[in-house]
Amino acid sequence: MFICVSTFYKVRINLLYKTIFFNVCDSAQLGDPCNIKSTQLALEGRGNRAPTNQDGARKLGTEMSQEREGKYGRELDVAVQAIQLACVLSQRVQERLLDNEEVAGSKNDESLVTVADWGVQAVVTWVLSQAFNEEEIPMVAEEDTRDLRGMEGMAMLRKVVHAVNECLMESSVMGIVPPRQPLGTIDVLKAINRGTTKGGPVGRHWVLDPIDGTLGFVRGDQYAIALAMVENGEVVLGVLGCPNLPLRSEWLNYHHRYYRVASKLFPPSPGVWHKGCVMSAQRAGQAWMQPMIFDGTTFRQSVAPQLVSVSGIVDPAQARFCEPVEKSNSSHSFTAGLADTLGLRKQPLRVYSMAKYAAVARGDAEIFMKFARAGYKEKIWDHAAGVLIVQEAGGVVTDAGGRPLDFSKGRRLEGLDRGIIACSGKKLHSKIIEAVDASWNSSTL
Ligand SMILES: Nc1ncnc2c1ncn2[C@@H]1O[C@H](COP(=O)(O)O)[C@@H](OP(=O)(O)O)[C@H]1O
Ligand SMILES: [Mg+2]
Repeated sequence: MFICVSTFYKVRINLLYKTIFFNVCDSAQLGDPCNIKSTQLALEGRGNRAPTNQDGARKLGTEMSQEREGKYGRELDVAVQAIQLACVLSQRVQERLLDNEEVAGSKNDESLVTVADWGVQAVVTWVLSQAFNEEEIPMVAEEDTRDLRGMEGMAMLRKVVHAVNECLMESSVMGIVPPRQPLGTIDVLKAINRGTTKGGPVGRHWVLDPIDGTLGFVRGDQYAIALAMVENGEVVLGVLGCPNLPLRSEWLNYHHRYYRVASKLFPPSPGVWHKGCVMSAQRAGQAWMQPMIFDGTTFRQSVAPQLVSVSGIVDPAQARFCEPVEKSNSSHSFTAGLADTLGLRKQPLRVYSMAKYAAVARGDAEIFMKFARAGYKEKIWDHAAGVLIVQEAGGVVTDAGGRPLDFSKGRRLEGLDRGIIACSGKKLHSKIIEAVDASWNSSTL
């Protein structure tokens, strides 16, 4: 009893300390919290207003879409717009879930699902179809409409259609022309169903995880919206929307709930970019980061994306590794053994979703490792965008045998050797591969 009470107070005091710390940091110059090359971080005096007219709103999107060059520049622009818009939907749904105005459902396979999983898939597919004038955008995506059928699915479907239309009506803020009239139920179902493409080694297709880390999403923690384009089996473009990713990496140690409490108690100065980003990259290009246009309550003006790069740390004692929160998704005991062998002294950062790839790409952590149980087949939408962003930020991503991940085999990452290792540099990476080889046979995996 005494232990429980004292632990409770310790947590409270810790939280209070963090809260004060957060407030002090935020009211100060933001500096360079995450290895961003350009330093235009604070957005004070730059909007923070709800758009009042469509012309003004369109201008925001136009500025945003003038940034990219390169072979996939146009596709990247559209993909970033689609993700910015999808993040409006997801942030609203997450707030409703946390305020108990909405509840998560479960799919036939008993995995969690929310209005946002289907809603984001519909919104992103709709935006891509409009931009590229293609009725049938080839899309490999996580969701389908099976669980929206029949009487059981009807209530959820109604909510999805509502969320999609609510979101699309605001699309002009992102420079996207909204639909002339609200989408009907059939339009929404069709948009979601486009995600059933098989993928494979030939031609172009998009790859989407509408809400990656659904468990984190439902718990009010980290999640990501991940969109990639695969051309002839290679990922050539990737965009990751991470609405809750704090700009200060030390906050990744805590559940986002604390961050929400802290920022409610001591709201950061208006317009200051303190959390949420969209990261993007194209092959043979660079990796970029920009703030969310919608920060959960207000829209702000878009700013030019900034280059990001991986950390330069090579000493394992200084390096930080991240891994899934759920030990059922990746063996914590195996990575703890590896950390010991490698001399990684820092506590692992346990983060939901592909936000872990974002953390490595922008230098918050040096390593991301995932070792799923034997027999689990990784899906391409859980990795495509994140892998490219880490690579273009200067990092290395392979399976545990040191081979590149193969996105050419359809919806799953076939032939994956043991696990996935994303790393800021080759030296750390090869040390990890050696350590995996040395300890694999004695592991229970
Ligand atoms: N048993 C398992 N082993 C490994 N990964 C799993 C898993 N079950 C689900 N996943 C994947 O892990 C993702 C979450 O990653 P993380 O654990 O890093 O937050 C899930 O994405 P979704 O939430 O999109 O379904 C899902 O694809
Ligand atoms: Mg996922």
